Amino acid sequence: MLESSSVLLFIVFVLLFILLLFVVLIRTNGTAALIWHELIKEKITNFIMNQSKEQRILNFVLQNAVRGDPRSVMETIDKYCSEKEWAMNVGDVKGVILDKTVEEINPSIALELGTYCGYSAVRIARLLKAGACLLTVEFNPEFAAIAKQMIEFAGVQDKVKLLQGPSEVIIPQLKKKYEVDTLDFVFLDHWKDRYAPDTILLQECSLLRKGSVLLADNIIFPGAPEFIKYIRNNPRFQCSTYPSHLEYMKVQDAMEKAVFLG
Ligand SMILES: C[S@@+](CC[C@H](N)C(=O)[O-])C[C@H]1O[C@@H](n2cnc3c(N)ncnc32)[C@H](O)[C@@H]1O
Repeated sequence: MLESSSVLLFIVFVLLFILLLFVVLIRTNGTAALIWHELIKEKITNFIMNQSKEQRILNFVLQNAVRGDPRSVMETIDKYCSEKEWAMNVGDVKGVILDKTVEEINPSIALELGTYCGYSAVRIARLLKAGACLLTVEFNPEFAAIAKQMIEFAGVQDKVKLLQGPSEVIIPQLKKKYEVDTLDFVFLDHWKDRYAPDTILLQECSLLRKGSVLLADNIIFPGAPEFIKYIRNNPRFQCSTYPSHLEYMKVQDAMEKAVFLG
């Protein structure tokens, strides 16, 4: 009897230890955290609620943020994603690096690759001067529809043009179809394997001018090694790195700023 209760106690102890290890792992290891949040927790919640995470984020904003107040929209998204469900917005910490870069450049025309729910589009648009414009590119129609509502709710729709489609298709159309001469600022935040080819495409399409600034998110996690190798070894770009951490997590990350020298 004593022996079987000791075995049971041992099993409970081992299970608790495994659970503790799992919790520590998903808080400190980016890959483990993404597997848990994006592949397990999110799919189960979607199934139970019959609704996507992005729709839940939008609903939370519609119910809790102040219409027409971009800061309130950003803070409400940050609250949801830090307390309830992780999501791939640039977030409040790296968002400050983004803000400072936009304020420093004071762009007339900016491009964002990767809109998702519109968090960073709202963040950038609220800082734009009168008459300035942000073009933001998203290829997922569901995310684009959510972002459109988010941008309108934040009241920045006059400064944002949402272009739905893949970056590799949209970039070559920017001059003729969207009347862009050159871009003052580009925020790269789409799939990481597109950072390098799209940077090359921007140059091939003559969309960069001397002084155009690129800011790339997630250069450590998930990482964009091909882009980093390309940009840091290119005499046409002057690079600087801003260490930070992954949105809403204690996982190391950084942003790369690259000034086009012409
Ligand atoms: C990290 S999220 C963007 C987050 C957003 N910038 C923010 O901070 O709120 C990346 C988004 O890029 C989109 N995406 C990925 N590759 C793309 C491509 N080649 N063209 C257009 N959109 C793309 C994905 O669908 C996803 O919504």
